[in-house]
Amino acid sequence: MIEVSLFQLFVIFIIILYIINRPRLGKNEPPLVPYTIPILGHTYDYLFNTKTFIKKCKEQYGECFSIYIFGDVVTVLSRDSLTEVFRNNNDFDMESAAKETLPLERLLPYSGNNVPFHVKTTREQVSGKLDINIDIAQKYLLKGIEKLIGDCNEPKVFYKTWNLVNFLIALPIANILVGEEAASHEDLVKALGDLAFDVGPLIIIPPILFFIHKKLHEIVITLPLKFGWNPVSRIRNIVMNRLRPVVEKRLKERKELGNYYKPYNDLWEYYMNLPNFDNTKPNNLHFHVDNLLAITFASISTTSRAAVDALYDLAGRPEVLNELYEEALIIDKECNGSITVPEIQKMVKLDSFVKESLRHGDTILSLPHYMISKSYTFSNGFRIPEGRKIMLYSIDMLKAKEYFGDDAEEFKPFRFLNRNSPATKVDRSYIVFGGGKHACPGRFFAISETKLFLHKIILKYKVSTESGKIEDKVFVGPFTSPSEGGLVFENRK
Ligand code: HEM
Repeated sequence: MIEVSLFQLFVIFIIILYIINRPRLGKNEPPLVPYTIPILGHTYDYLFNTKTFIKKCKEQYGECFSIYIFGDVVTVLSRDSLTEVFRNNNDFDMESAAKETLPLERLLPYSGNNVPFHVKTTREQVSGKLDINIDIAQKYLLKGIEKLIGDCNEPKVFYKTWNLVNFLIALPIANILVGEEAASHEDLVKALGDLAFDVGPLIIIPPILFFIHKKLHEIVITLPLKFGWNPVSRIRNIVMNRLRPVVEKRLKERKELGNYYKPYNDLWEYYMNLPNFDNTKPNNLHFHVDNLLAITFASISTTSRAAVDALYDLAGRPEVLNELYEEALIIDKECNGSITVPEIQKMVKLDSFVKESLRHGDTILSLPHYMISKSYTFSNGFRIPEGRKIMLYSIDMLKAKEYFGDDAEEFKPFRFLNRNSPATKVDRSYIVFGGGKHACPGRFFAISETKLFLHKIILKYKVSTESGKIEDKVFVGPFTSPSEGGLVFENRK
């Protein structure tokens, strides 16, 4: 009888894996960057040397090339071919690629992730009601800043400032989403603010199991859910507890006041008006709360990231801070400290600064999509087959000399001043909000809140980096995270 050792079994397994996963390229495909280690391919360089590796690939192979990572061929697109992804949304699908690493519909099982619904509510209720929402944002940003940063007669140093800024940004958003009564509870605001931080780490877990099978990673990261552990459960419970009495109160008011009922101005009121809102039905409240959590996920950490990056960018550049302080003072005087949408539009230097800060977000590869048509041929002649994953070489586009000039690599705070190029304007090169039909519908609110936040901070404090230098972002594979260095706040007066 032949005995087979564990080692032999392992070797057989590796050989099978090699044969199954061996990249097979069709005709006219973008070039596959050669690699030396079978199975592993470019995975190591992709994880630990992303910036230099991808840059070199582009220099050698052009704007459209493929790499072999986690047992799969992934096509990296830049410049013109990148733009084609936004223009051809019937051929490229982001949702299917995003849920491989962040299965939101499993984390929010009561509602799934109904993107068209969130796009509509963001357009109509968040960005579409900017006047009302900016009023709310102003009130709660001031409260939050007073409470969390407060009096800095003696300079105060904050570390890992993203957490602080995230709570400050979450406070107005919570008020806009669930109204003042529910958002007066700190545990609810904190829970909404925590959501992306609690589930976000799933995105950066390297999908090692992709080497064996694509589905395996999703099965393993969602395994705890099957045993009842869901990072969202804690958050959902807090939100449900705070919203239940609000629902009862509003339903009672509606009954008693009839036509005299004055609707609240929050997204929850909108949900309560939907024909499918019926809190007497089992899990109906869960359904609407999961919808609320989906929009929370899209809105808070993204906006706080923009705000904290801009704050670090500002703190490292005292001369820019002074110039923005002058602009802020003039606007503040004109409106007596009560900012409305027209004043936010007048903050043109700040707008350019925020846009430049977003341009320097430095994410290397972003927005993975699957190509879902039979095949797709780019204008440059390269063809990719159905099921091919693509990634956008975003840092390359955002630092392209063709679009941003010879000094594209530099941080020029007032680069966009007098150029009719506000921070919300999506075009072929400024892709921080994506592009085409799916471009972020929340950007009008996000930019306004970020500007308002910075405006209030600039008026109140001198902010500097503890190191006295411009702080660099932290690279995590193809992603970045804000610096964790100390930020010093000191009262202006
Ligand atoms: C600075 C803050 C933000 C950034 C950088 C950002 C970025 C993005 C990006 C890159 C996309 C994908 C676009 C594409 O597929 O082409 C997106 C989509 C989306 N964002 Fe934002 N976002 C921000 C704030 C917000 C806010 C505040 C909301 C809601 C209140 C929001 C709601 C959405 C929704 C609903 C989508 C899905 C759009 C679709 O698939 O059609 N975002 N965002």
